[in-house]
Amino acid sequence: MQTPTRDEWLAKARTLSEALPYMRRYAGSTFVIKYGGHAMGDASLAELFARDIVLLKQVGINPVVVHGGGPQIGQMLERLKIKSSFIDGLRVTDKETVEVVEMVLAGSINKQIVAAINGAGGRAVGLSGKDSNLITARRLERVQRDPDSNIERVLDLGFVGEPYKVNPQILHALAQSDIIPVIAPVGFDVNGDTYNINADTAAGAVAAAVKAARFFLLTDVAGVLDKDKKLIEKMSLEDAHKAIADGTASGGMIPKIETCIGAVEQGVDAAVILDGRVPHALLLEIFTEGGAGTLIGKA
Ligand SMILES: Nc1ncnc2c1ncn2[C@@H]1O[C@H](COP(=O)(O)OP(=O)(O)O)[C@@H](O)[C@H]1O
Ligand SMILES: CC(=O)N[C@@H](CCC(=O)OP(=O)(O)O)C(=O)O
Repeated sequence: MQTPTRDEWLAKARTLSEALPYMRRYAGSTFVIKYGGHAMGDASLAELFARDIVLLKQVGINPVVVHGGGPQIGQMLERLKIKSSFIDGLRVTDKETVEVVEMVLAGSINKQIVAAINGAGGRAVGLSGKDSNLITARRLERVQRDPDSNIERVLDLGFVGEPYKVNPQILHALAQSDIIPVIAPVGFDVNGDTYNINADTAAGAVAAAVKAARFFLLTDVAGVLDKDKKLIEKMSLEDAHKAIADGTASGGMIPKIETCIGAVEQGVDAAVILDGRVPHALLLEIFTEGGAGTLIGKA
């Protein structure tokens, strides 16, 4: 490695020094971080993400990671020759599929993230919504209106769930320790059925239940972009509703923004959509003045 120049040293020192007020402000707070399947694709980025999470815990913040794994579920289903389809961005999930979903999310992916955090010097523990009754789910009802006849019909997505009750007791207990929870978005109901929950939705429900100071959604774009593809740095709840209504946000960004709105309405201080492909995106957002993604908050 080349010896840094004096200016480079000073720039590093300035960045560290700039972080101090943020460290003080957030010490003791809980941050919920949704780590998406696309964002975890690259091994070196996954390592940096794990280091960032360990750093947060080290400076007194309580990170709670909720992960996805859509692309990885897709690959496993393909290997097993099980066909899969989506309605409104949600995977239609029959009995056979939900078994694979649980295996991939609560099994391999969850343990990969736990191992990466532990490898970076942290102490992570993997949970699914089933552990400690964390996420009770119910079957998600999706209603679609036929534009021609205007008739509504209920779509059957199978074992796709929506969080019905989140019991944050285990998260509060872990916040008092040096352990970092890593949660797979799998829920259960009183009949013992297992549900596949969209990871953004699960993370939003967890963020609301713990009244997180910040809720981060790591995705594969810089944040919410305006019609000229420029990053919108800050949005009020009203702006966020407008971005959906006027078509600025489309596709996968709609449920993301809706999740952020819901989380803020339920007591999360602010939600941030940011680019998980940028190394240390989380640290930049949390500890620097400019931030990195789109912040959605009340004001
Ligand atoms: N206004 C917008 N700003 C940014 N991304 C948008 C916007 N409207 C639609 N999108 C799309 O939303 C996608 C993010 O949603 P999604 O693919 O579901 O993310 P993830 O897989 O991380 O959950 C972006 O890659 C982009 O294609
Ligand atoms: C119901 C539903 O669609 N569940 C998702 C759960 C994983 C997920 O949401 O992962 P990402 O965040 O990586 O997209 C799925 O089966 O793909």
